[in-house]
Amino acid sequence: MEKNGPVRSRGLAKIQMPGHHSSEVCHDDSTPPVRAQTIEELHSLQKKKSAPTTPIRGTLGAFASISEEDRYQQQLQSISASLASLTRETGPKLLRGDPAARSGESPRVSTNVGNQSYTPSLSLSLAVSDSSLKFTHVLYNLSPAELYEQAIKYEKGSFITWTGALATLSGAKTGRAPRDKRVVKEKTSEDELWWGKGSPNIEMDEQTFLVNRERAVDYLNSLDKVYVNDQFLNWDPEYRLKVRIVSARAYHSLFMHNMCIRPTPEELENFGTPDFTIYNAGQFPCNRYTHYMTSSTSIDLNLGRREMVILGTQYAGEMKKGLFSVMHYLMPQRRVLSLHSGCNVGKDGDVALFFGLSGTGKTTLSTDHNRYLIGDDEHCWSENGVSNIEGGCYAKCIDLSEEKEPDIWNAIKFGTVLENVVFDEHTREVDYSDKSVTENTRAAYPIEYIPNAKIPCVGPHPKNVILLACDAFGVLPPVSKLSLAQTMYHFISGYTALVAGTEEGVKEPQATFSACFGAAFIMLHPTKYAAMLAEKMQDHGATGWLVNTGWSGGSYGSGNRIKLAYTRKIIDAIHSGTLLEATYTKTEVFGLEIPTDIEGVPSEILNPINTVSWLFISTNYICCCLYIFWHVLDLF
Ligand SMILES: Nc1ncnc2c1ncn2[C@@H]1O[C@H](COP(=O)(O)OP(=O)(O)OP(=O)(O)O)[C@@H](O)[C@H]1O
Ligand SMILES: O=C([O-])CC(=O)C(=O)O
Ligand SMILES: [Ca+2]
Ligand SMILES: [Mn+2]
Repeated sequence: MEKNGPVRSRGLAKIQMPGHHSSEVCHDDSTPPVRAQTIEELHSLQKKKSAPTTPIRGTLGAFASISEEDRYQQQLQSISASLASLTRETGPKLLRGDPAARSGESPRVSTNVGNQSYTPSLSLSLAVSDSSLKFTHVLYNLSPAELYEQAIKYEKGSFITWTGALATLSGAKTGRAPRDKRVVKEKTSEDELWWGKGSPNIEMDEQTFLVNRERAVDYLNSLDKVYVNDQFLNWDPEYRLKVRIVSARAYHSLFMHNMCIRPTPEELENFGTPDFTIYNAGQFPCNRYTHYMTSSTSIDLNLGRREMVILGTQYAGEMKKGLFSVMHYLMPQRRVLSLHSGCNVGKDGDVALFFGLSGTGKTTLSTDHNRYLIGDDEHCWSENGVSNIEGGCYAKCIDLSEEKEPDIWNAIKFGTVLENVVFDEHTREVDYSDKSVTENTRAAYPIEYIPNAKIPCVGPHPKNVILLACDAFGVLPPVSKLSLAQTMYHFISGYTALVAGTEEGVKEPQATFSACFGAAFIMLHPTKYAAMLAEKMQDHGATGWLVNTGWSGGSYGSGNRIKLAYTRKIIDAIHSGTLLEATYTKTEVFGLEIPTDIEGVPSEILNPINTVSWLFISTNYICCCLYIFWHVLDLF
C-alpha cells in the first residue's frame, strides 16, 4: 500500500494492516486531547480577544494616556448622552455587550451622565421611575458576522441565502414614505429652507419634534439592547460628517454598516461627539393624536438639534435618504453641491455623473465593468472634484440577472443585506422575479464588493453629466445632447416617471417631475442647486446629456422599455467621446439634438419619429410640454 495514498475513512482496513506500529492503531482519537477540562472551558477557547482598538504608539496622541477601561467609559457616556431622555436628569445606565452572552467577564457599566437640556422642575418629579433604574445593553459597531447572529436569533424573517447574504423583511413598509417626512421649522435653518408648494419639507414645530423624540428614546431605552453605529459620510475628508445611528434591529445596524463609510479602529477611537444622530424606533408607531401626525409613521428631521427620529417604519432606506437630506442642507452652506447621482470614472480619469430619480438606472449604469465605480447614489461636487457620500450601494433587485448585471449579482454574498426578496425554503435560492413581498426588493452591500470600485471614492471634476429620465409617455429619444440651458431646464423640471415600488402607493410608472432628480431630498429651492450645477459645469467644461431609460416610441402599456443593452451602448459612446463627434439632427418639436448613428444601437430607434406616428409624438409632446411648463411655473 502506498505510504502517501489518500486518507481513507474506513477504519477497519487500518486495524487489519500488517506491520503497522502499534502506537498508531486502535486509538479513537490519535490527536492530543484539547487543553480544556470542561465543555465551558473548551468553548471559552474558541474566541480570541479582539486586539485593542487603538494601536499603542510611541507618540503622545490625545489618547495615549487613557486606559482601555477609560475609553470604554467615554464611549458609553457619549452613547448615554445620546439616549438621554429630555424629561429626566440622566441618560440611561448602559452596559456593553449582548445581554444573552454568557461571558466570564463582568459587564462594563456606564456612569450616568447629566443631560444639559433637562428642565429641573420636571426632572425632580420624574427622575425616579422604573425605566431610569434599568440597564440597557449597547451593541456598538458590531461586525457583520455578529449582526448576522443577532438577526437570525432575534429577528423574524432573517435568513441566510444560498450565496451568504442576509435576507430580511422590512415589515409593513417596503418603500419610503415621503408624505410622512417632517422638517422642524426652527430658527437656525428656517429662513434658508424651501417651504410651501412643491417643497418636500412638510413643517413641524419644535415641541412636536420633542414629543416624537421622547417617544423614540423611551422606546429604545425600554429595550434590553440597542445597536449603535458610529460612522462617517463623505469620502472627502474636508467635508466629512460624523453620524451616529441608534437602532433596535440588527438589520438596521448592518444596513448602515454597509451604507455609511466604515471607520478604521483608530478613527473610531477618536470619534468623539457625532455631528448628527438618528434615533430609529421604526417598530414603534408615532401617536396619531400628536399634532401634525397624519398616520402612524413619522420621519422627523431637526437641523438645529442635528437629529432625526424615525417612528412607524422599518424601511431602512429612510435612514440613508434622511442623511442625504441633511447633506442637501449642510453642503450648499459650504459651497459644495450635493447630487442625487451615480458616478464613475474611466481609465483616463474621465468622470461621469448619472442623475436620475429612483429606478431610472443610476446604480445599474454606474456599475460598469469597464470603469471604476465612485458611487451609485449620493455625491458631492466641491472645488476638490467629486466624492461619494456613502460607503455602500443600494441596488434594486427586481428581475436581477447574472447575465445583465454581473457585478451587482456577484456583490450579493456574505455581508450583503437583501431586503424583502423571496427564496426557496430549502435551498435558499433567491427568485429575483418574485414580487410577492414588494416590487422594491433591494440589496445593500459595501462598495468594495464591486471589484472595480475606486477606493477612496473620490475623483476629479466631471466631464459628462448624464440626466437619466425614465419616460413613461414615450416621447423622449433614447439620447440627446444638451446645451447648458437645456441641461438646467431638465435638471429643474426633472421630468421622469416614478417607477413602481420605491415610494409607497406607486403601482405602475407614472409621469412626474422631481426637481434636481431628487425632489424628495432637497432642502433648498431647486434653483439654488441648479445655479451651482450650471456654474460648475461651465467652469469645468462638462457636457450635458439626456438619456431616456424608459419607454420610447410608444408609452407604457403599448411600447417596451428600452433594452438595457442599448442604453449601455449609448453610455459607452458618451464615455468614449464618440457621441460628442457624431452627426446630429435637431428635432423640430423638442429642439433636442439627436445623433443619427451609435455603434451597436439600431438607428431607427434613435429618433422616436421613426417608431411611432407623428400624431402620437405631437399630442404626447404637447401634453408633456404643457405639463413641464406648468410645473416649472409652479416652482416660482
Ligand atoms: N434601459 C435601461 N436602463 C437602465 N435600467 C434599466 C433599463 N431597463 C431596465 N432597467 C432596470 O431598471 C432598474 C434601474 O434601477 P437602479 O437601481 O439602477 O435605479 P437607481 O436610479 O439607482 O434608483 P435608486 O435611486 O432608487 O437607487 C434596474 O432594475 C434595471 O435592471
Ligand atoms: O431611498 C430609497 O429607498 C432608494 C433610493 O435610492 C431612492 O429612492 O432614491
Ligand atoms: Ca440606486
Ligand atoms: Mn436614490
